Amino acid sequence: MSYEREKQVAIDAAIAAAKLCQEVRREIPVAMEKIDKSPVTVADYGSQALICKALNAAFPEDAIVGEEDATDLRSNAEQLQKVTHHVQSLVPDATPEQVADWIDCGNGDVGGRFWTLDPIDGTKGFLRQDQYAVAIALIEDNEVKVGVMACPALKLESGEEGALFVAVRGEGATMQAISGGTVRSLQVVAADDVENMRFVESVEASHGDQSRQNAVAKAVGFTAESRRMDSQAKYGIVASGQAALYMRLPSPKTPDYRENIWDHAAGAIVVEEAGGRVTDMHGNSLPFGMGKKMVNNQGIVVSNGTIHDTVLKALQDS
Ligand SMILES: Nc1ncnc2c1ncn2[C@@H]1O[C@H](COP(=O)(O)OS(=O)(=O)O)[C@@H](OP(=O)(O)O)[C@H]1O
Ligand SMILES: [Mg+2]
Ligand SMILES: [Mg+2]
Ligand SMILES: [Mg+2]
Repeated sequence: MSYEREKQVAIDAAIAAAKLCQEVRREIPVAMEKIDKSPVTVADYGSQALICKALNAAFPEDAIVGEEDATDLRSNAEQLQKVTHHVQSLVPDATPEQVADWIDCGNGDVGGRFWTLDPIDGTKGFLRQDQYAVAIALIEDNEVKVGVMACPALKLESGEEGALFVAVRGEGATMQAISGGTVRSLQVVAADDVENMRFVESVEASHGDQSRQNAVAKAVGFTAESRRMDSQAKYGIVASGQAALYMRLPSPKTPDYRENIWDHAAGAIVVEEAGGRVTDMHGNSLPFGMGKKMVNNQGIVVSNGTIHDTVLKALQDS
């Protein structure tokens, strides 16, 4: 089946959301705290509102599973007003009530055909003025079919800032500037490309196990220092051949943490369609349609494919 319309709606939504996020970031955003103590900003809420509104209008039958919900916002009129103000830059007649309702369109359930979205992946990076991503994915029959990822702060080869990654199952992966222009098809690092045999990992030490990640990379034969980067932009770096590996191993401080589908779905299809491979740390494929959290999987290994089994073996031995 063709996903042309799904792809275009997701691209337009991601670009609109990226604009809102950049606008908020120019004003030095402040973080609010969620129940789990993680940060959320008016941009996370505004981005989710815009994306849910667009997906729901185009595909009213599809459920949407988003990271945020509007419960806290509904009891904080001042914050809701701020979010609405930013949404109005793109939807001039939006009301606070509508904005909260759009955000809550993302409270859908997984199963069958549904969308998952992370309005800002790497909120800590967003707050630090580093990398972040707006990530949207369509899932059907447990598999990601379409993935769109806007990385507003990622530099392209041309020096321009703002990259858009797009993948459709069976049709390959592409990258272009968010502002438009040439669409380049993506290919992971070739087996003999020694220069790009480096790996990427998270900035936040608490989101992984950096000492084990570095030990495994060394065992596999990587000699270069890792590149540390926030958000699913790391998948874009692997898909575009700027690194051969992204490792995310469970942090010893949070061994019970399980990954959310919206933190990986869009990035995973972009890498797979660029010729790479994505599994958990035991080599199992990621079940994107079973639940919001992938409860039976731990650790994420993303590679150019050729080195994948070697990495899994080194991990087992580590
Ligand atoms: N303990 C732990 N282990 C693993 N992952 C965690 C953990 N805590 C949070 N998160 C999730 O990490 C998401 C951001 O991942 P990043 O790779 O961007 O991390 S980092 O910002 O570079 O540190 C971040 O996504 P956002 O909340 O969308 O930013 C979280 O879902
Ligand atoms: Mg978050
Ligand atoms: Mg995230
Ligand atoms: Mg997020």
